[in-house]
Amino acid sequence: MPQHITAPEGGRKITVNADFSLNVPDHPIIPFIEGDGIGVDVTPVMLRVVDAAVARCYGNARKIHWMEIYAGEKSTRVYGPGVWMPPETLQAVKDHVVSIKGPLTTPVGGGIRSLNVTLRQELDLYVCLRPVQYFQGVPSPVKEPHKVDMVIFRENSEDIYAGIEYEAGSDNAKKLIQFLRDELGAGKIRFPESSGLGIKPVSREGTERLVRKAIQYAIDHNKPSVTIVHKGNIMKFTEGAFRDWAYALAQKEFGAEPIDGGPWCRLRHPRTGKEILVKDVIADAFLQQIILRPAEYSVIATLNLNGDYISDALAAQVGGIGIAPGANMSDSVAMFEATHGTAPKYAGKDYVNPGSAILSAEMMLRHMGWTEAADLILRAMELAILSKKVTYDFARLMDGATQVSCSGFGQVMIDQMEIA
Ligand SMILES: NC(=O)C1=CN([C@@H]2O[C@H](COP(=O)(O)OP(=O)(O)OC[C@H]3O[C@@H](n4cnc5c(N)ncnc54)[C@H](OP(=O)(O)O)[C@@H]3O)[C@@H](O)[C@H]2O)C=CC1
Ligand SMILES: O=C(O)CCC(=O)C(=O)O
Ligand SMILES: [Mg+2]
Repeated sequence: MPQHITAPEGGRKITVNADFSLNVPDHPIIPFIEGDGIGVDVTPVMLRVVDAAVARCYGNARKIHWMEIYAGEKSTRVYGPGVWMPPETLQAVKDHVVSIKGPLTTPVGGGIRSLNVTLRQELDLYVCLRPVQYFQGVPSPVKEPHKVDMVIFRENSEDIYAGIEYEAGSDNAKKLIQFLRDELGAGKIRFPESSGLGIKPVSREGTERLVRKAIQYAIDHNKPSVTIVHKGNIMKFTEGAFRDWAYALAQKEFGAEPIDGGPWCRLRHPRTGKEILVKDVIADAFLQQIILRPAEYSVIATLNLNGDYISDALAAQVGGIGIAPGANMSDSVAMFEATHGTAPKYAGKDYVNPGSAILSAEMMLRHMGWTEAADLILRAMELAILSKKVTYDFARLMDGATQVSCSGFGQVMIDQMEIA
């Protein structure tokens, strides 16, 4: 029996076929988590914009039945102190296949571990998919932001996010340091008495399933290249192995052939015969090259921490994390969420850009096959930005802009749907 989740009347669950395709009823139930901080601002605006787009495209024939589920601070208010992630929330995300969430707070240092990471790990949402595209008219710190057109595939289940960490001075840290020194000959821990330790698991299976999705995406969307981003010169057996396993998979499963003896390789698009280049770049060099020569990069496959950094850095080039959407996906379950966090200083002020949450919902609609509604949202976003009625983040950099609130921007988008 659900404790605090109420299934909306008249809605039906989305289901998954054996080949992982979706059966989407015309009246699907979609769970949403409002989110902490600015979640209270952006999530209601996102719901309103999506409802307006769906109504405009399909009339009464289709409607999303939203079902609120809880995590984070709101969960502790609804379920009681200490209940940050109720089991029925995880179950609902799994059972309903497609869902969307607002940002959740993670304290720095002590306190609870990331609830965002918990959701990804508990549901094995191993792909973090973050497309980065430029909307005409958006203020950008770079000269040619329209050249940024990348899709990040961030490994979402491993790496330093596995949460295997030991606090400096704790018994476990002491034990592990002793083991590393005595059993494994690790003599280079500079200050053993005061070191905290973190462990970074990176597996072949985890790498292969992520890279497989990235290459398949390049094929399905006719992209020219897949770039593996890693720090394998320093972390040889985690990030270096990620690179090697990625190239091996491209050759083994997609027939890629080494260029001039490798490691770069090329595969042929199975239908068009066009070349798709598979290459790699060390992460620090990559961060400067995406600013200097963004047109050289298309699909990016990378590890969890690199992907986190790259997401925000690339978002900045096309206007910031106010319009940076994303999804966390397994083969069957997909949970959509903005790239940004809870931006606590703006919480509850109806101030921030709801664009990331709305564009995450656009990705969700496209994933469901509701392409018309997704297209309408994109068009309304473009028109809203061109009308220069924008939230503070764009207004502060845009000549002649009228600053509107978070809900005000949602309304501008809905108004633009009339003429889109
Ligand atoms: N998936 C998730 O749920 C995520 C959660 N978090 C969590 O969020 C909390 C806060 O993290 P923090 O590092 O401050 O990062 P945030 O992404 O929350 O905010 C950083 C800055 O980004 C800008 N920003 C963020 N959202 C928007 C928006 N919608 N519109 C316009 N500008 C925006 C603001 O810039 P400015 O000050 O210039 O106006 C803000 O101060 C932490 O607890 C963190 O763990 C972080 C990332 C993802
Ligand atoms: O879990 C968090 O609090 C931060 C996550 C994050 O920054 C991200 O997923 O981009
Ligand atoms: Mg991040």
